[in-house]
Amino acid sequence: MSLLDRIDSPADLRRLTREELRALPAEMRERLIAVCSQTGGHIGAGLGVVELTIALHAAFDTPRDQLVWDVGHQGYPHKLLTGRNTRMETLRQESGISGFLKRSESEYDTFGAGHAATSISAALGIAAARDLNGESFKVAAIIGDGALSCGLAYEGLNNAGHSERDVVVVLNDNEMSIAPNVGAMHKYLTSIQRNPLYNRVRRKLGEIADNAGVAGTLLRRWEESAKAFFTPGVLFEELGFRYFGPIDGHDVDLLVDTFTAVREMTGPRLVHVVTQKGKGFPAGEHGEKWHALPAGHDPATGKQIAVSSAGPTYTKVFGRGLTELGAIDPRVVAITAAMPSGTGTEEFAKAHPQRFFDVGIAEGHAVTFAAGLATRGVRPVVAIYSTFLQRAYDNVIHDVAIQKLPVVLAMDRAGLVGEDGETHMGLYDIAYMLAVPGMTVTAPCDGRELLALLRSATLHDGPFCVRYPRATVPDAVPPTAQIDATPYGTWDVLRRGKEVAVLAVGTMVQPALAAADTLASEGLDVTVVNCRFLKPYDEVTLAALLAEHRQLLVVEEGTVVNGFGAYMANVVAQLEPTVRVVAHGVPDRIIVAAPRARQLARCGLDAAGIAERVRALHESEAVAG
Ligand SMILES: Cc1ncc(C[n+]2csc(CCOP(=O)(O)OP(=O)(O)O)c2C)c(N)n1
Ligand SMILES: CC(=O)[C@@H](O)[C@H](O)COP(=O)(O)O
Ligand SMILES: [Mg+2]
Repeated sequence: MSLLDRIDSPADLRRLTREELRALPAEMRERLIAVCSQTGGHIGAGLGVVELTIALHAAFDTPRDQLVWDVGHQGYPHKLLTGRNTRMETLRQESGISGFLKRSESEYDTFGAGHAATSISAALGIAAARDLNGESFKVAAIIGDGALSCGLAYEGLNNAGHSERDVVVVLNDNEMSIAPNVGAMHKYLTSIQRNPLYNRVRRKLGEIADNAGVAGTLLRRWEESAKAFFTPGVLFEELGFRYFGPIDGHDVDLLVDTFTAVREMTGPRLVHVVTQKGKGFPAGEHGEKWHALPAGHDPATGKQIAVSSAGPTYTKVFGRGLTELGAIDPRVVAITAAMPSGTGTEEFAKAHPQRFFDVGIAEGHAVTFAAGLATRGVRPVVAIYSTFLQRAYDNVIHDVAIQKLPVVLAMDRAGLVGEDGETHMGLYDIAYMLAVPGMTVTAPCDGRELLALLRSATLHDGPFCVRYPRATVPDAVPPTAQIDATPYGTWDVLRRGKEVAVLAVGTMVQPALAAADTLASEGLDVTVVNCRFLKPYDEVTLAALLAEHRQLLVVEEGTVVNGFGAYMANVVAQLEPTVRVVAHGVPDRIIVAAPRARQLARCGLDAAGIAERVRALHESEAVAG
């Protein structure tokens, strides 16, 4: 029986000998690499924290002690040790175990996440509740160096350091975000890693003081002030943390001993652990390459086995189009919040390095930084996933919209996102953007229209957002120079019928047309409109539709609550109250991991679901009429 098979819970792990603990990482890596080659997922981060995870569960009394993992994408080894080893094949699958950590999945998952930098705040909250309740246990937040580029992390550190509460922060420093990490803090951490002198001097001072009797007291005082010069983590010390490190994050003995000692202490302390992202991946330890891999890849090379024949993704089309636009219009700059590959902006970075900004995992800052640029005639395009832009909502309103600044928000992964599940759903941007005064809200129906809207966006004198999905484009896309801007505020009537009019948004245009074909074969003639501008809407086209139809079905890949359907219902109620408007979007519930196509079908957002909804609407009107 393998060591891993003997571990049902961390209590079993704590019964292993040191020798066995040292042998365990190899088994865990082998298992993770095999599982992920089938399921896909965030392999790199987990491979980097195998020893760290073993040591934390060995030294802390989990689940009584609370481990709060940041983001949760590095949580696969934690799953292996906390009773989920036999279910790993279901990772990221529908009804399987999550690709992140979830309170509902395990008592060892103390705080769910998916977005970066929540761990310190959450851990401090847990520690404060413990103290209020008079309980006794330890709390540790495990946060990556990339997540330390988030403002939220500093809010947590600031509060924790001042609180003097018993809380541990483990900084997992692999010098990587998804891409290589950026920023001044990254530079600082790297300088600590590269300067072992810091550590040696401090250790020596401590030893001298310990052996020097009364004189030692003076030496200790001197040590305190010298610390400012010699302590590697002086910044953290000044914030109120006792700093330990940097320590080798792949040395099981050192990690277990350090955490065992640190656990016994009190007050805020920070352990700086240096790890290698992707450690042990057979094709080499290249952090970014193995951040996440698709399902069905070769475990030896990381390459996808069955290569899809589908067209390029919207992301790819956007990246290429933005790069071409950058060549046409020198005012255009691109901004990413730590996701150059995910947003496709890496292509722009190569072509126009002076006009490319990776600001770290700092979505709020990215938007306000863009607003600053826009005050000086620059045309910033901020490319952020819809879900992560939620972090920047105040910046969108306060810094961009109120000042009517021409900032373009390119919202990738808008809609249902598949296997990443509930934390990454881009379902709220239509609702939250429609609520912003002066914001132009758009959604393309294909790749060509994405680039046409991008052109409109950079020509428009005010805030402008464009949302597009985690999907491939339906047709080939010509170069940007051959694509005209979409006329501002217009819709496109794609099919004319007498009965229901379907107002389709973005990704819903193709299935609405397919539904119209099916319905036509049943003798039901519907109109299909591509509502590429959600706000402002096309007043002329809407007036014509209201003159010819008694029922409008608004179809959108976003929450049905306060979405475009609700918006249109309100508009039509003012203009023509006798016309019925029905909103058809994602229902008001949490959508969990599954393939995107299945999520769409479950929500009735495929051709069959749309046809069904049109039939029901038509029949209800026939009964009423
Ligand atoms: C608010 C937010 N923005 C962006 C992301 C996308 N994202 C996921 S992991 C990651 C990098 C995190 O780096 P780090 O914290 O160092 O963890 P590592 O992957 O290196 O272990 C990013 C940018 C996110 N999860 N949350
Ligand atoms: C962990 C995280 O937040 C990202 O890695 C995210 O999972 C990327 O999603 P995509 O796969 O859609 O780029
Ligand atoms: Mg990192």
